[in-house]
Amino acid sequence: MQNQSRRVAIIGGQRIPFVRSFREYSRTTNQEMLIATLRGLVKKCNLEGRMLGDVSLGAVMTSSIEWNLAREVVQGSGLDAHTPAFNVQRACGTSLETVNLIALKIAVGQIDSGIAGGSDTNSDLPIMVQRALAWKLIDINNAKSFGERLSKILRIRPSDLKPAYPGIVEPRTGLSMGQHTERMVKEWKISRQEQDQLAYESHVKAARAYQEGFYNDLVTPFKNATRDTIVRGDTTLEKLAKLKPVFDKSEAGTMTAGNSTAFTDGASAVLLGSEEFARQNNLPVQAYFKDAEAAAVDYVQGAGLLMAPTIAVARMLRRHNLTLQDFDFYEIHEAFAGQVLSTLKAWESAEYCRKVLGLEKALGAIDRSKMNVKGGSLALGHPFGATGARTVATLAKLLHQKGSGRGLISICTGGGMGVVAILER
Ligand SMILES: CC(=O)SCCNC(=O)CCNC(=O)[C@H](O)C(C)(C)COP(=O)(O)OP(=O)(O)OC[C@H]1O[C@@H](n2cnc3c(N)ncnc32)[C@H](O)[C@@H]1OP(=O)(O)O
Repeated sequence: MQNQSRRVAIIGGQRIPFVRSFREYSRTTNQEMLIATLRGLVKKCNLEGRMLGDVSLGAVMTSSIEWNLAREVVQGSGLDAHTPAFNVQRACGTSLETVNLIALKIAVGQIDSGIAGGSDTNSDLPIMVQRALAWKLIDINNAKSFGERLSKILRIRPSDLKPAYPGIVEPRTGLSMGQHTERMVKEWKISRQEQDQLAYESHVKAARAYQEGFYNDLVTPFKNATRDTIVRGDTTLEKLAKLKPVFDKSEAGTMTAGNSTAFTDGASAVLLGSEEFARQNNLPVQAYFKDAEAAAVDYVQGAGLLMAPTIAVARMLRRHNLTLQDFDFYEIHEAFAGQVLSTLKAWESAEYCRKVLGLEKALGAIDRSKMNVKGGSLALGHPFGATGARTVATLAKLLHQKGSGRGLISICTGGGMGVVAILER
């Protein structure tokens, strides 16, 4: 951030276990998951009854019934009820954007402290009625007589009763995120083996992180969910190789349930503050928020749907005069193994960097041993609105453990956007 008046401290994160959809949290709402998460964070940081400057939360698949989600969550969180809150939605970049907004408010001195976070549940989708039925119901309600009402009721057709709910499909192309990514992996010539290898490594790293105790600090208020359930310590490349392609079912298809994220339910949040706030409250600073950037691609005209982080990262590096190699950690959201690999290949391509990013040469390769070192979304799961805060919390913890350094976060989103950020210590 340029002209930043003060540094923004990341004090710590909290999340509930991320679980496969339609299982442990199948009767749990976004609001309940977020309340549980914030309660955990509030307790961990001794903030019970305290008023914070602001709270920003969001979910992608949220119901209009939860129109004031963030404020409702704050009221159930144990914070002072005078703490304000607001909702944000930027698809899978939602909670990285909430972190950005809270950080900006702290940086310019509007607030001293705040919580950012998000959640999502595919088990509790906002199921609505078809528009046609909604309009007929309004007409019935406005009918002036019993006869008129009856005639309007009789206009309801069985097809009107089909439920309507959001899907993982881009409305402007009619293709799912997976189908779009199949196009990207074909364009970038990413093999099935490369994708399975990346997925395998994500599970191995996450399982190792569990053994090391890195994820021992999850808050587990729901008795039936005590740990992340998607990570598989027993995955092998042979098992992954046997899975059938799901988005392009022909022989050319390379994307499977093993190298794509599973539908996931979960929530996460991060506490941010000025250095003064951290000091006054005896809260150790894990890392500092340096900057964030968002970009978008015109996927309707043929750009790769999930390639926008390549643009956002290039802009942010230029602003700070950094190279892609100037990082100790890379937290790259693994929506699909093929999308991560397409992004890495694009940064390595002189032609792409010249034509799309306007650079003289390629950004180059990253040291893959520094990428998603505690596992990524393929192994940990991807509750859309929660992934950003999970990556911020993970990276802040890694920088804290290391004692110094810099980390890059890169998240691709539906609608062809990318949200990225730099943390440092
Ligand atoms: C910006 C963004 O983030 S975009 C991303 C947004 N998210 C998405 O688009 C979600 C993408 N994911 C999906 O659509 C679905 O999860 C799918 C289609 C990939 C898979 O769905 P399902 O077939 O229901 O997956 P399911 O979990 O049942 O797995 C299928 C099989 O693969 C197996 N499998 C999955 N992962 C692994 C693994 N790592 N190792 C071994 N086996 C595995 C399962 O055990 C299961 O086997 P079984 O049928 O013998 O029980």
